[in-house]
Amino acid sequence: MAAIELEGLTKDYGEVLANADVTFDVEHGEIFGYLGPNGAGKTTTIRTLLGLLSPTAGTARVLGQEVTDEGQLIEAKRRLGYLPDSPAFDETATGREVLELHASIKGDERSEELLDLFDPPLDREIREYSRGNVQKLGLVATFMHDPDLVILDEPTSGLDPLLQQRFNEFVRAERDDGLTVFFSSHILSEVRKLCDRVGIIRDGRLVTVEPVESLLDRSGKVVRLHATEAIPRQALEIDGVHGLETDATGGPSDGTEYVFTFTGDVNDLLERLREYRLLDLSVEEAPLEEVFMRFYDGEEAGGDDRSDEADRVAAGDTGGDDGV
Ligand SMILES: Nc1ncnc2c1ncn2[C@@H]1O[C@H](COP(=O)(O)OP(=O)(O)OP(=O)(O)O)[C@@H](O)[C@H]1O
Repeated sequence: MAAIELEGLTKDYGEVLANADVTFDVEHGEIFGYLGPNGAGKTTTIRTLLGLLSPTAGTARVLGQEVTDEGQLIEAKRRLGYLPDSPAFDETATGREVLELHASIKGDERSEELLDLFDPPLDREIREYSRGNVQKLGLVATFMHDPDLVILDEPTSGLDPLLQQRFNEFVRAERDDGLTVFFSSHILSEVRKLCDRVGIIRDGRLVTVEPVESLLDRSGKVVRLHATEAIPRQALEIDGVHGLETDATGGPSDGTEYVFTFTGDVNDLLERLREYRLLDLSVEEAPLEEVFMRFYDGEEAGGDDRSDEADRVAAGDTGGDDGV
């Protein structure tokens, strides 16, 4: 039994199909990132997992409990921590009073160590709290009853870099002790540092679920070529060339620079380029942003063939926007 099990989850708002047949599992003891552009359907899934929305079709189980069954949902929530995107605490209460209320509902096994770590100003009223302080208090409230699973919506927004790092270290250590973490994020460096696997959702549909490492492998390499002469377009008509940009860097002696993402066999590329005089050639790991943008734009999901664009750009129509 996985910690979270979604099967055919569908939420139809009438005009918008916010979740369409979403199926995936989050395993015990993993950190799972749920990513997608604005309006993709992330919050809809999260609110369904918390029993705040009823699915139109499909099922959602949290820690083995059906979220549409009230008794089972209560059972699941005892072992669950949830940090919403903007925690809504009573504005007139102090931080200490907020935590006392949470303790009376869920229990308190860990607030002391969490307060040492995140240190929100407990004696101030929430209305005086900054965004970052609300987030710090929210983290203490989320973890204080020592949950088995946490669902976090943009957990580090508002935290300064030091606290973000402290949060990352804390979450990784908890994962190593068996905690399951499901979080949504737009911060790709955080996703890269923290997640074991990611699920990417677009227009309500899940487009991939896979380990971060395999996403990075597929993201290919960024190739920069600097040639003394223009390279004919046929030479760069190779499987795996994406988003080719050319830049004539000045007079004839300055040559032309070519930049593209390459997901093919580097040996094939080098073979093609053997007959051209290159001033410079560099091959670097592609930034994670690039592969996410391909999913967000639908290229990966639709299996778009980029060779048309390679033709167009290599023919001299650089257009300015590579769309990748
Ligand atoms: N109560 C509602 N009634 C109608 N449409 C809704 C409702 N709630 C959400 N939607 C629509 O469902 C889609 C998915 O919204 P959702 O909030 O789940 O996306 P999201 O991925 O969390 O976005 P963001 O990153 O911007 O928070 C959007 O098109 C949104 O406008």
